[in-house]
This record gives sequence, C-alpha cells and structure tokens, in this order.
Amino acid sequence: MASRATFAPKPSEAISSRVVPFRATASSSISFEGSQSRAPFFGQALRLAVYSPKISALCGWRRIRRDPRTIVMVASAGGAAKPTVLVSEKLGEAGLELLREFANVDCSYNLTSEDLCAKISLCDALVVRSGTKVTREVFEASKGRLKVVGRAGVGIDNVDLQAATENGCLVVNAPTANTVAAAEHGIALLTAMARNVAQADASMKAGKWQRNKYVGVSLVGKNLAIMGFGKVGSEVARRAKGLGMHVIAHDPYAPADRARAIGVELVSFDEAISTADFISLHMPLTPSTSKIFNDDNFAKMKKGVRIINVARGGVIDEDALVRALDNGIVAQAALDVFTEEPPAKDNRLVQHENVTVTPHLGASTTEAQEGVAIEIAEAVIGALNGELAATAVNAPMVPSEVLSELAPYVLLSEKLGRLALQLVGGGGGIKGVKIVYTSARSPDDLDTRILRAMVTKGIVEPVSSVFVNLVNADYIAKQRGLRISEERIFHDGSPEIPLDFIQVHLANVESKFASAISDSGEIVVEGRVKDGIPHLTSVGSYSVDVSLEGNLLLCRQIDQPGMIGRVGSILGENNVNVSFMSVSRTAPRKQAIMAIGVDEEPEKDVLRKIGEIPAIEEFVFLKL
Ligand SMILES: NC(=O)c1ccc[n+]([C@@H]2O[C@H](COP(=O)([O-])OP(=O)(O)OC[C@H]3O[C@@H](n4cnc5c(N)ncnc54)[C@H](O)[C@@H]3O)[C@@H](O)[C@H]2O)c1
Ligand SMILES: O=C(O)[C@H](O)COP(=O)(O)O
Repeated sequence: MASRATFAPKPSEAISSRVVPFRATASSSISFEGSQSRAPFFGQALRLAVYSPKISALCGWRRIRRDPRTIVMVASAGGAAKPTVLVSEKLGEAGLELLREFANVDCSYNLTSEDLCAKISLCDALVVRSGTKVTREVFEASKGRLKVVGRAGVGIDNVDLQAATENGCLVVNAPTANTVAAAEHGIALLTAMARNVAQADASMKAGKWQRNKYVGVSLVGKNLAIMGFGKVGSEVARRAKGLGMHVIAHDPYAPADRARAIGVELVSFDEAISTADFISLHMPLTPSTSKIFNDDNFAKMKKGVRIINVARGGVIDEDALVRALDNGIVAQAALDVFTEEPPAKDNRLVQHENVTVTPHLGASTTEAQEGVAIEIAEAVIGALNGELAATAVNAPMVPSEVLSELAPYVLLSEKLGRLALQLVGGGGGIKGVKIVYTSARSPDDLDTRILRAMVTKGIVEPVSSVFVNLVNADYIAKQRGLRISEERIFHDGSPEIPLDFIQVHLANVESKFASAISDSGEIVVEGRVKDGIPHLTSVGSYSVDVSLEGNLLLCRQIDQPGMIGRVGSILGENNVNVSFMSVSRTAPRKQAIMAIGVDEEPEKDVLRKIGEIPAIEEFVFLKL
C-alpha cells in the first residue's frame, strides 16, 4: 500500500541473511508461449487423470463422487446452490437421474441457436449429442457461466473447441460407450448393402416380388479397407474378419502391432482405397479429413467399390460421390451420416437407388444410449465439482499420481502468483514471468503444467474479469502477451518430495515494495510446502517464514527492540487479529523484514499509522 524509501540491500548483506537451503547442481530451462506447449490428446489415445480431494477442498470445490478417476481444475459451479445443467438432446434416463441428483436439470430439446444463446447464461453445464451446434456465440452468450460442455458421444465436431478453451470451458465426451453400437451399425450397413436388404424391403412393401433385381454380392474373401483404425474401426475389423473378409486398414496414427494383433495390415491411403472391394470410414471429421473422399480419390478406387460411412458426412465430398455412383466407380454406398443433418429431402444421395441411408443411428441402441448417458453425466458432475474428467478433450491431462502429489503446490503456486502481482508498482505491466522449481526430481519426473497454470491464474485473475483454469491458462497468458518460462533447479535431496521450492520472478517491473526486488533486479517471491501448508520463504533477497493464509503485511524496518510490539499494538487497538509473525534480519540492528499475517484487512488509517513508525522504511499490505 505504501512505500517510503527506495532501498536495495547490498548483495553481501542480503545473502548473509538468507539460508540457502539447497545445493544447486544443475539447472534446465524451458520456455513456452501459449497453448503450443502441450497439445490436448485426441483420437484413441488413452486419457487418464485422477481426482484429488485435497485440491478440490483447497479450491473450495465440492466433491460428491466416491471414487472418480478424474483430475481437479475447472471451477466450482459456485456456492451452495445447485448448478443448472441444460440437456439439449435426448439423453438416456440413467444419466438424467444422475444429473438430477446433483443439479437442476433443464431438458429442452429442439432449441434454435437463438434459444440456446438466450438460455445458456443461466447454465453451468450443457449436455449435447451431435445435433446441437455449440458455437462461439454460445460460449460468448454464456458470459463465463458455462463451465462444461458434455458431448454424450464421441464426435466433438459440433463443438467449437477453440472458443470453449478461450472461454475456459471444459469439453468432455463419452468416447467408449457407443463404440460397439457404431461398429454393429457399420456391419449392418455393410451386409444390408451387399444384399440390397433395404431396397428389396421397399420393393416388397410396394407390392413387388423382384428376385432377379436384388441379386447381391458376397462378402467372404473380399477386401475391406477400414479408414481410421480407432475404436470403431478396429471393432468393425474384428467383425468383418468373422465374416471371412480380408481386412486392411489405413490410419496414420494407429500402432501397427495393434492392427497385427487382430490380423489387419496397415497400409497407405492410396493402397487402401485402390485395392478395396469395400471401404468403411471411421476417421474423425477434422480439417485434414474434410472431403478427403473426393473426385481425385474416387478415381483411384476399383470400379464397383462399395462404401460405408458411419463416421461423419463431411469426410465425403457428397457431390463427388453422386458422380462416382453415376459413373459406376462406386457401385453402392451405405450412409449413416451426412454433411448437413438432417439432409435436404431432395438430397441426391438419399434419393439414389444405389444408396442405403439411415438417419445417424450408429450410436442409437438402448444399451449405447444408457452407456453414454451415464458416462457423460459422471464426467459433467465431476467437472462441476472442480474435477477434470478423464475424457476432457480441450485440457492437458495430468496423471493421477502426479496430481495428488502436487495438490499442496497448486495452492502455493496461485498464492505466489498473487503475491508477485501485488508487489508490482508503476504502470508498466508484466511481460515476463519465470517460474523456478527446485527439486531433487529429474525434469522428466516433474510435470509442472498445473503449477504453471496456477501461477498464471494468480497473476491474471485479480486484475481481469476472466477466470483462469488448466483449460485456458496458456491461452490467456498468450493472449495477454505474458511470456511464461519455466526453469528447473536440481536439488541434491530426496526425490520423494516433488518440490522443495517454487519461485516466481517478474522481470522488468518496478515494485511498490523495493525489498521485493532481488539482486538480479527482478521481483522474486519464493515458497515451499511445509506439513501440507503453503509457506512464503523469501521475498526479494530476504528470508521470511510465514504460512500463506489470510492477508499479509510486509514491513522493512531498522532492527531494534519494541518493533513487533508497536506494530502489534496498532493492529490490536484496531481489532485486526494477527495470525502469525516472522522477523528476519540482515544483521543485528540492520535492516529486518517483518511478515505479519492478519485475518482482517486493516483500514487505510491503520496502515498509515504503521507507516509512520519512524523505524519502518517501507511496508506493503498483500491479500492472499
Ligand atoms: N454414426 C454414429 O452414430 C457414430 C457413432 C460413434 C462414432 N462415430 C464417429 O466415428 C468416428 C470414429 O469414432 P471412434 O470412436 O472410433 O474414434 P477414434 O478416435 O477411436 O478413432 C478415430 C481414428 O481415426 C484415425 N484418423 C485420424 N485422422 C485420420 C486420417 N486422416 N486417416 C485415417 N485415419 C485417421 C485416428 O488415428 C483414430 O485412430 C468418429 O468420427 C465418430 O464421431 C459415429
Ligand atoms: O460421434 C458419435 O458419438 C456419434 O455420431 C453419435 O452421435 P449421436 O449422439 O448424435 O447419436
């Protein structure tokens, strides 16, 4: 709050006063800017994370599940009031029941995008299937209240992930519960197409008996190319092998040994499409797969090839497919998905006599719908409880054991960020933040992403209207031009303890408390975890020892008798409760730093009286 003297301790004085508690034998440094540093996992990669009750409690999050395997970090739904969950598409009853136990559930189906935008600012979570477009406008209309979007299924191409991340909104999906249903539907379409089941059925219902017209083709011994060898693709492969087909697959990211294990050979894209009698599509819709089945690629296919699509309509250029059907390159197609859903009534593929269509039914079995509903309800509840579900698609995953170990350091990191920010004076703004971790662990054994996110939170949140979490921390830092670098100092101690010290350095800034500027000219605050509680261990070049709770008054004074009593009396007379006090000095009767923890925020007048004590050279009041 106030600063009376500019003072920088002489290096020798400062260092002599400071216990150097580690032997730095090696250091390494990494820098990152924004979210490039670690991309979220997509595809079939296993996403594992864990719940930590400790972090949840520290951050004021409520826990309701007993054994969730999820990690903490989103944000609480706020206060004791029940959160509100909007379910915008039909969800299995078991999932709805779980949600209702925890939240107010609003099931509003068939909302227009305007209706959705109007409702969303009253909702903490939104649960969708593939029919709801969760656009940037939706996130913006939520005005920060929307904490989680739950996609009750696999494909997240209907959710604007970038906008979700920018708005700190977690997106979770239910990636496993409908795999078998989709694979079974793929096989159903494959066999139905090969034997003209749908066409023959329609013909009979029209009163005809056309045995010669509907002669089919056999599957046994035919080449099936699976395009996208993930969860659904590999289940289709297993089943097709059971039908006696020869199965090959193309997937640039699939491990060859997993394919070999089920007797499938991974081949190039061109080899797959040019040798196949049947092609079954199972890749996600991404910018690189959009319209990947186009005129050029249809031209490479065997004449008379048959195509099944239970993935996403957008991977096929639908006009090109019509041309390929008309010119006989493609003999038949069976489609469950379309570029636009529902497709127009006169859509040429839907009307084509060689095309079998279903209205996006891949995941629509009773079993799969109950499964995804439970999977997504658990993920959404976990996220609203401040956990990050194992199926998060827009946040970096922190392994379970790492997270539970780092729990107390999460709070320490945020508090150090907050402290450092409050020590900044002048109007220059913060550009560079360096976080230094001192640890006996090798850098590979120390995952600091969550700590970095929390330092960012501590620095950004108090001075902005955004809230920062693991989902958006890197994005927010980048957006604000805040360059965050991390450095590891190896401490020759016990690797059992993940971290000995965390330091936050702010370069090229002035400080309202000159003593916070270290010998290197940066604001430096350092802390450690003692008995599970975050402690401040140094400010600038001064050692202190205070637990980071409540508020903090830092005073630099000339060491002399009676100082503690004088400051304590002023606080006591004004009903400000002191929770702890620590004094460290450079040498007897020289400069000392007094750190006083107070429960209440002292009035300005009280701070003024402290500042007027003649021996006090400067002081600052900090909110933790
Ligand atoms: N019709 C339905 O109702 C229904 C049901 C479930 C899933 N799906 C869709 O099926 C698709 C697959 O789902 P999943 O659960 O198997 O997902 P998945 O993530 O397990 O598998 C997708 C696979 O595609 C691969 N891939 C990515 N880019 C590729 C490319 N350019 N070429 C080839 N392969 C590529 C990935 O490496 C991954 O192995 C998704 O689009 C999903 O939305 C549809
Ligand atoms: O990606 C998926 O999970 C499927 O396409 C299912 O979509 P749905 O939930 O809209 O049936």
